[in-house]
Amino acid sequence: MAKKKQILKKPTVTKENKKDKKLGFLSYFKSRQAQTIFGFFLMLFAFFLCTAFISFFFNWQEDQSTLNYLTDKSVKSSNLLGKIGANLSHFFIYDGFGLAAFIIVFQIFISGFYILIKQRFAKVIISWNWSLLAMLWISVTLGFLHQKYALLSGVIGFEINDYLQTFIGKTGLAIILIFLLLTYLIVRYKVNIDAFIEKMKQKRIERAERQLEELEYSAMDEVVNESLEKETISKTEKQEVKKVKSGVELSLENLKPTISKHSDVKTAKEKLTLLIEEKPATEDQVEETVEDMNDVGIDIAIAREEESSTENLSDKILQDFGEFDPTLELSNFKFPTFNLLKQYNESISIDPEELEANKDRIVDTLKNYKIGIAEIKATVGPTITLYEIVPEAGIRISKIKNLEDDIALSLSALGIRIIAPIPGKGTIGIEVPNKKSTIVSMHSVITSKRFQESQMELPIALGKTISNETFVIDLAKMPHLLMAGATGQGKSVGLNAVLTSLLYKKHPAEVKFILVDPKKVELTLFNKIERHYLAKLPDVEEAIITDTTKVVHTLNSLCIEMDNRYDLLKAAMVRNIKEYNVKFKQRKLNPNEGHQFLPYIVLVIDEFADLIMTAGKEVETPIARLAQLARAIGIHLIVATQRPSVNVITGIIKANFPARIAFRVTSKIDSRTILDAGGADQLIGRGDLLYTAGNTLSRIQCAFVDTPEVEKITDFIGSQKAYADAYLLPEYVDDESGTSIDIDIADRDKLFKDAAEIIVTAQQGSASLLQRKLKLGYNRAGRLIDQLEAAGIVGGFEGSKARQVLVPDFIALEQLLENEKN
Ligand SMILES: Nc1ncnc2c1ncn2[C@@H]1O[C@H](COP(=O)(O)OP(=O)(O)OP(=O)(O)O)[C@@H](O)[C@H]1O
Repeated sequence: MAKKKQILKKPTVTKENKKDKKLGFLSYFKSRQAQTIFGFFLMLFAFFLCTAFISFFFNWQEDQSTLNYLTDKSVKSSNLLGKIGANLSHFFIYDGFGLAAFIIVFQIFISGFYILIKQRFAKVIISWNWSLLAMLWISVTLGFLHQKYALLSGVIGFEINDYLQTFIGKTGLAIILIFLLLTYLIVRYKVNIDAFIEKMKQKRIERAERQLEELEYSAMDEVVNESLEKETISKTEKQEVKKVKSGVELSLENLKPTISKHSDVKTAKEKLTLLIEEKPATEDQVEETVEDMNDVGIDIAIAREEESSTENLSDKILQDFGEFDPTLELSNFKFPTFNLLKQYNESISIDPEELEANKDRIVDTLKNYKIGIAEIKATVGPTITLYEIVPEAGIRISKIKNLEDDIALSLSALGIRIIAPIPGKGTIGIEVPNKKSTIVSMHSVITSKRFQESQMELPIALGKTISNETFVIDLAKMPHLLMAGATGQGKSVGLNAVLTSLLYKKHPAEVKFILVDPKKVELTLFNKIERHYLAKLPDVEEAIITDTTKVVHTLNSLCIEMDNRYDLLKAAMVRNIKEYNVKFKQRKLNPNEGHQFLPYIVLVIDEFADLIMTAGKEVETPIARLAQLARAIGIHLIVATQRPSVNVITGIIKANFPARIAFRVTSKIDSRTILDAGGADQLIGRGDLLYTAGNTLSRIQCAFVDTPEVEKITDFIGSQKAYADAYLLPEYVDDESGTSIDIDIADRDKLFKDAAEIIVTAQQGSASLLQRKLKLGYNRAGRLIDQLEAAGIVGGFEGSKARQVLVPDFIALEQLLENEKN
């Protein structure tokens, strides 16, 4: 894991180093020392300006005449900071923003301070932006309020004010100014109207509490007063009754005060409950408890809602800086224009005679085999015409299918394909090539609405269908593409069409290509866009790979990249690259933790057979691994081959490449290998292809893009500003090169010396030579070669080439072996 991380980090380090070197002397200005000096300078300059401004307000009238004599020594200025002070103040206050110009002073001071305390540069910029807005508002408002004192608003405030008043009048301007002020406060200081409402409610509750307390006391007072009053009354009554009837004295005495007391408390209680019940109706978060009326005090418990903060760090960054834009570094990048692509005459010419003749022949041929036709319909495409036949009732479809070759013979046309039945239609299709085929230009498919409006991740405009509709597929969904076709049938043009489609739709930040071209000529044009669109291993000169060893390294490096990306996805808790990038754009992933925007990587191998022949398993294993696992993390493979035989397209590769394109191949077997069905052997070539993504076969005429067109496109892109380097893949350390070095002399094979002599004599370091001469198995010969490498007799592994022999002759070999013994 640690090793992986190191590998992941390496490219960034090299990038930065390179940048630093380029910057050269500029790097001093990045140093802390320079920053400190600059910070102090700004703060003192602010002080200078402040003094000049204040002085200007007292002397501006006198100094006005001296402004034009800046260099004249004889003219003196009354400003405390001389003529420079007077001129600067005149510029900022009189010609500029008036009183609001003091904000500039404050801003310069703050900027200096921010630089001193190492605040982020973005923060400085943001505060300048806000201040400029505030300055404009203040100067316009001062201009509005004090039109006579133009000095307060400056020329800018005065003029804007004057201009706006003629349009919207005084009242309109006043409303606008108030609105702008409110907007500024709400956005800048995040004035929250909810908090304000909350405060108001709080105040109301407190007031109610106070009222309640007062009421309680007054109620109690009433009770006490009334009872006292009544007690006095009862006393007098008692005395009166005493005077009249001494017998009932006691009972009267006991009853009266009790009754009066009881009823009084009840009224007081009623009053209280009424108030308390009213409150929750207006304030539902407030919970109140009323204590027993026997206790004098009342306790009101208020449960307030907890304050919550919905703003987390990522939301804040998002608010301050907006969504992350991966295209920002090349924000001026222009996509290739349509006029770089050639236009052809693409109107399909329908020859009614040809159609009629073909129809007649089909009907006659089928009649010969006793197949009756109920209906026949023709659809004319760019290269072929599809005749849809509805056979008469009772005819078995397999019968027609079996007669495919006979029908083709009778129609005497190359490239007849019979589709029996057409999936989902219940008719039988016979595809017959047109005598005159129409070229489908890249221009027509790229400009088509279907392609332009497609929302696919990696859209590819492959060509046109039989019904002349543009055929657009998504590479991201495939997720890998296998392409086969005999030589000269349009494979390279097909690959170029795929690459061109992506160049027209995807920004350099969104997709990177790894191009493997063992033929060395087909993809060289793409070298020009290396720093825009290509990915490569660090420390490799050419991004386009032509050498087998480098292919092996690149594939293994891509596997490391895949593992790294999976780690990133895991850390981000997302399932695929799309979700990851969305999360990254929303600034929910911290770049300091290794997260970065992940571009799609498309690996294109132009001649796969060649690679498999020379490197075999070394290529097959990483390809199979990538094909199995890479879909979720945005690595897609396009593998093209001339020889679609089973030893090239092995079972494991086939199983992981569900999308296949077959150009014309030479045999039915090849067609079966690539498509799991016949048909590719009956195509007519020149870009005529069959595409399958696992279920149905579609016949497409591939879009034609010529080398000069590709050149123009790559020139167009290549001439624009590019990244500092190609997209760097993680470094791959070849395990094999290290193992043999440690082989002990004592553990050497008995035939070591013989082998060394053979190799030195032949000056050719190959295991097969040893196999032949010493009659050894491959494994033992391989071990011997490793031991020879450890002894310094042959050089390192060089892919398909024989190893270099480092010892020139027998004498040197004897010497070397002697030295070893000592
Ligand atoms: N889509 C197309 N429309 C019209 N003509 C085409 C188309 N594709 C290919 N051709 C013609 O076929 C020729 C050979 O095409 P291409 O170079 O792509 O073949 P290839 O299969 O890559 O051959 P090789 O494997 O030898 O490189 C082109 O020069 C062109 O004239």
